[in-house]
Amino acid sequence: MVMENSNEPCDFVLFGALGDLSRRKLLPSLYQLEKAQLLHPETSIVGVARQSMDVEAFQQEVKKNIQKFGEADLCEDTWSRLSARLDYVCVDMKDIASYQQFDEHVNPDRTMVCYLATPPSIYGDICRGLHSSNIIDSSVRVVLEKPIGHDLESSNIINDQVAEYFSESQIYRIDHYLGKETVLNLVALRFANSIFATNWDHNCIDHVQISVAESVGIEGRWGYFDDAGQMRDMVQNHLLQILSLVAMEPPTTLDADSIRDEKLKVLKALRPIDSSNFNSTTVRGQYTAGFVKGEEVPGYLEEDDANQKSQTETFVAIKANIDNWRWAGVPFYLRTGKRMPKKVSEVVIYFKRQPHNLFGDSFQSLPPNKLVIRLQPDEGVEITVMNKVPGLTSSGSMDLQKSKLNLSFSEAFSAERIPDAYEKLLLEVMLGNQALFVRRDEVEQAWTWVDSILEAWRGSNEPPEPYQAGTWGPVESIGLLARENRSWYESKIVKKK
Ligand SMILES: NC(=O)C1=CN([C@@H]2O[C@H](COP(=O)(O)OP(=O)(O)OC[C@H]3O[C@@H](n4cnc5c(N)ncnc54)[C@H](OP(=O)(O)O)[C@@H]3O)[C@@H](O)[C@H]2O)C=CC1
Ligand SMILES: O=C1O[C@H](COP(=O)(O)O)[C@@H](O)[C@H](O)[C@H]1O
Repeated sequence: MVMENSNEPCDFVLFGALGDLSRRKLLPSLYQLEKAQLLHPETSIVGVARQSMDVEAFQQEVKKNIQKFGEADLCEDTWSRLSARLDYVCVDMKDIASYQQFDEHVNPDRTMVCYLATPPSIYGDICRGLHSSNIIDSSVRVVLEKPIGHDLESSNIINDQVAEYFSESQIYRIDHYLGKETVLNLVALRFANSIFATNWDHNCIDHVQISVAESVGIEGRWGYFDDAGQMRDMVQNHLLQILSLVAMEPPTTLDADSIRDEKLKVLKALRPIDSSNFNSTTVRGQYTAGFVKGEEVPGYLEEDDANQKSQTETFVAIKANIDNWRWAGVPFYLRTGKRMPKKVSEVVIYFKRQPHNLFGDSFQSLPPNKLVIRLQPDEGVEITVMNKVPGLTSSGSMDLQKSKLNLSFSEAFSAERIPDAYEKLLLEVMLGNQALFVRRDEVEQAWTWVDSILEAWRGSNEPPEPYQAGTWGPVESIGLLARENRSWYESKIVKKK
């Protein structure tokens, strides 16, 4: 968040440059950075993959993918500047000998950023290969994609492999939710506004809901997803990062370690969920065939390449407790799933009810104020408040009505295009700012908490609860809140005119 380093030229080396993430997200983001003139004029972009092709063919491949996944109508000027930066090296990343070729493609006098958009299982091979060709010095930065490992043990193995060659200050672990403007805004909202800063604890807040609903299924990624499940794919990283930002104490400054220290404390304070309490605190589900946005979609077990016996969860709901002073007695309900009715991510803060109702019959009990932070889409912030309905009544009573104070980012900041999370994160790596990247101890703590739940699920031998695609998950998820007289916030996305 603090830009300490100025933008300097670098060699941005993209390992796995022809993979899904590179094609859909990273290359279109580099294009947007070029368009906004945020890349240093001398920065080069070196694609690395095992397919043999020359630079011209790589340029065509990049162009095609930017048009398909980024901007169909390419700006020719931007493209000609971006394509002039592109270079390509064909490497079998497991073959140490092939790393010698890098000499010709990178400049040892400049910062090198190695973005590993590959399966984490080969991060160690890549680091070893780079080391063997004497490329690594203290100025080299390495970017690791998530999820790192499958559990704490495997994540430690991968982190140890990388740590053999890179110090923690050189490692940038991506959680792309930390690059989303609205997630960043959580910090601004909490610490730049006294009305929230002073009301952000168990005295004023009843409970918190964090929902990340996706309408997509697994998008042809059965091999990866079935091994991971929604818990490893979304909760271990994105949801726990959002929860940490919502719950952390004020950091001393906005520098990387101040923020990460505070997030880590939250993760450490999460009450463990294990075989003794998982039944009352977690729900897992798996989608069956149904309709999403009016279209018929297959069930999880009918997806291409599916293993009919899979018990992998595509939906998770959790009641989490943070055992510290600030959050004593305030549950954090987390919910995320594939094939839900719409894509919507929200944090909803439910404030405590008023202790006494002065206003008689117009409301049996006054509804609580809610702060709804819309992370995506229709990014914005909304507060529900009670207002007097203007006008006279024969009895002289005061009629109340629930109203909303709504700040929509697209209306309030209409000139600004909201950048994709990867644009922000790529820029931050180039600037050498680690604040929006996850430190190793955070990853370990998140795995510790998640592993214990996964172990409890495994031990129970129960299959996930079915839910029809296009619904908000299994009914048990409603029960998780209903038994405490609460209910999930029903998001209403306002259609843009
Ligand atoms: N795709 C997504 O939406 C997301 C992905 N991620 C993470 O990003 C990373 C990449 O994922 P994704 O792009 O989906 O994966 P892909 O399998 O689509 O891409 C991986 C790339 O690495 C290359 N590769 C693998 N092994 C070797 C090797 N030995 N030598 C040379 N190249 C190799 C592949 O080449 P080849 O094509 O020849 O096999 C491919 O280009 C993963 O860590 C994933 O967890 C994180 C969030 C979202
Ligand atoms: O990391 C991942 O995130 C996406 C959801 O990201 P979003 O920015 O579209 O909200 C998810 O679909 C994918 O399975 C997961 O690996």
